[in-house]
Amino acid sequence: MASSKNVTTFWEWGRKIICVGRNYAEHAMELKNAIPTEPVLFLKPSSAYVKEGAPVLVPYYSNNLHHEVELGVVIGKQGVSISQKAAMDHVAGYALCLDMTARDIQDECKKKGMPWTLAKAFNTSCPVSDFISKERIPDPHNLKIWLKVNDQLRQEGHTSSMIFSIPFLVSYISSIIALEEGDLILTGTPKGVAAVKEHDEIHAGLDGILSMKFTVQKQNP
Ligand SMILES: CC(=O)CC(=O)C(=O)O
Ligand SMILES: [Mg+2]
Repeated sequence: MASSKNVTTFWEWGRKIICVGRNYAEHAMELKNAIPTEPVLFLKPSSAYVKEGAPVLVPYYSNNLHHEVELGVVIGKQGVSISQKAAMDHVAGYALCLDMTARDIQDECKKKGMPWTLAKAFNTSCPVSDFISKERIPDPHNLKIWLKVNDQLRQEGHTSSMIFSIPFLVSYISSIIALEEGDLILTGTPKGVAAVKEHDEIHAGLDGILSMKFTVQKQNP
C-alpha cells in the first residue's frame, strides 16, 4: 500500500540506517584492514540522525571522534532478496552523510571482539543532508565526495572507487535485512578519515549537488 508519508523527509521516519564498512580499498588500507571480499555491515539507530543547524556531539567516553563522509542511498520501495537488476527501482534518492566514529572505542571493541555500537551508534553519529532525488544523480558511481575541517581538505574521493556497487549492496543487504521505504544505506567512506574536536566546523559536499556544515560540541556526561 502506498505510504502517506513523503520519503524526502526520510530522517523523520525512524527507519533503519544500514552502514557498509571498508568499501573503498584506500580507506581499508589506511586503517590497516584487509580489503573485504564481502560487504562489512553494521547498523545505526534512527536517534543517530542530526540535521544541519544542530551540533555533532563528541560522546563523553571518547577522545578520538573521526569524520567519515559517505554517499547515502535512500530506499523508496520495500523489498527482500532484491535482484541486482531490480535494485535501482528500490532507490528513491540519495543524501550526503557522515558516519561519525569514536575511533578509540572502535579500536578497543575490535581488540575485545565486541560489537561497534558504542563507537558508531551514539546520538548524532549520522549527520545527513537534505534528500536528493534520484533524477538529480543519473550516475551515483560518478560523484566526487569531499570533506573539510575548518576549511582544510581532509577527504576527497570518487564513488567510482567503491568496491561493491550500489545495486550489489541493495541486493546483498536485502537478502539479509528486509529493506523498507525510508531506510538509509551508508555506502562507506573514502580515505582521509581523521579526528575532530570541540568547536571544529565540518563542511562536506557532493560536487555540483550540495554541501552541508556542522559544528562539533562535547557531550556532557
Ligand atoms: C572501519 C570503519 O569504521 C568502516 C567504515 O565505517 C567505513 O566507512 O569504511
Ligand atoms: Mg563508515
